Amino acid sequence: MTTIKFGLIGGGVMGEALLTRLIARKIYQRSEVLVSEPQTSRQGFLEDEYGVNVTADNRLVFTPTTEVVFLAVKPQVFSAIAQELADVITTVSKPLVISILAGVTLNQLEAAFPHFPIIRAMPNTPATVGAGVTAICPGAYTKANHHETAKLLFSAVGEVVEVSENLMDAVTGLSGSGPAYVALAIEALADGGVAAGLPRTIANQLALQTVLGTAKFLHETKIHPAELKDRVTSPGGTTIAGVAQLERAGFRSALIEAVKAATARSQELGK
Ligand SMILES: NC(=O)C1=CN([C@@H]2O[C@H](COP(=O)(O)OP(=O)(O)OC[C@H]3O[C@@H](n4cnc5c(N)ncnc54)[C@H](OP(=O)(O)O)[C@@H]3O)[C@@H](O)[C@H]2O)C=CC1
Ligand SMILES: O=C(O)[C@@H]1CCC=N1
Repeated sequence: MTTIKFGLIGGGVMGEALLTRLIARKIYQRSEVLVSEPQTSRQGFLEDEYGVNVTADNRLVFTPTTEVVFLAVKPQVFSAIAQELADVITTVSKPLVISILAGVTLNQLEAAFPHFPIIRAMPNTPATVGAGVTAICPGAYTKANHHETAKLLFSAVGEVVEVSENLMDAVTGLSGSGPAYVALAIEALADGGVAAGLPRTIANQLALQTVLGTAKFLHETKIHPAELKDRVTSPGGTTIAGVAQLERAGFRSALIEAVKAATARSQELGK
């Protein structure tokens, strides 16, 4: 008889990102994981790739031995799932529920899982390669051991910060959605290189390594981004010509507005 300790509801992009690292880090054995996922092809993939148990019945993740139930479905299906689980959760001991659903509030989670320890979290896709950043905030019934468990799990996929719940939508707008903004920037930088005559493969490599290297440099030296910009811009040189064009095009404003728009959308998803 298999002992399930970790239940994952929703084996999509983010569910898989976490799963892969938890198994690689041996935080859970493959046999201790049960993934609930509606698509049979996806179930088959997760079973073959990670050797985990799979089901299409969300209720089955609540076993007497389950320590953590991780919710990684789209926010739009949350209320349907809450209804589906309403009966089963009254009959089991209360595992820690961790939700990464954009916008879904602790109030909504605690209404669906009454008196359960709950952590609302917002990771991001670099979690797949262990370079993510996750913000967490605890619900009303969460004790120190639950908090430690959430930190352990998310530390397996990158850095962890703690914020109060009123900041979770802003986190979603910045770091949750941010990998898409950076990917767009990398693609556009490479396109600029191609427009200036570089072969595509070289342009892609230069763009990617420039962003990676700049982030690493800032991360390691802790210098302010403005200081780095000043170091690159030689008087009367090339960089200030490029920076001036970015300012004319509203580059900074575009990023600020992107974070604000994504934050607002996260707020809407919780309504
Ligand atoms: N992608 C990201 O960068 C981030 C996403 N998030 C949050 O993570 C959550 C998941 O996002 P993401 O991984 O991108 O989405 P995905 O669509 O990749 O994953 C969701 C998975 O849940 C499955 N699913 C759908 N309905 C049900 C159901 N009723 N019961 C169980 N599983 C179901 C989906 O199957 P099917 O495809 O068949 O519908 C899919 O495999 C979202 O709430 C999002 O807000 C948080 C941080 C970052
Ligand atoms: O786009 C979304 O809604 C999810 C939440 C953060 C990143 N992706």
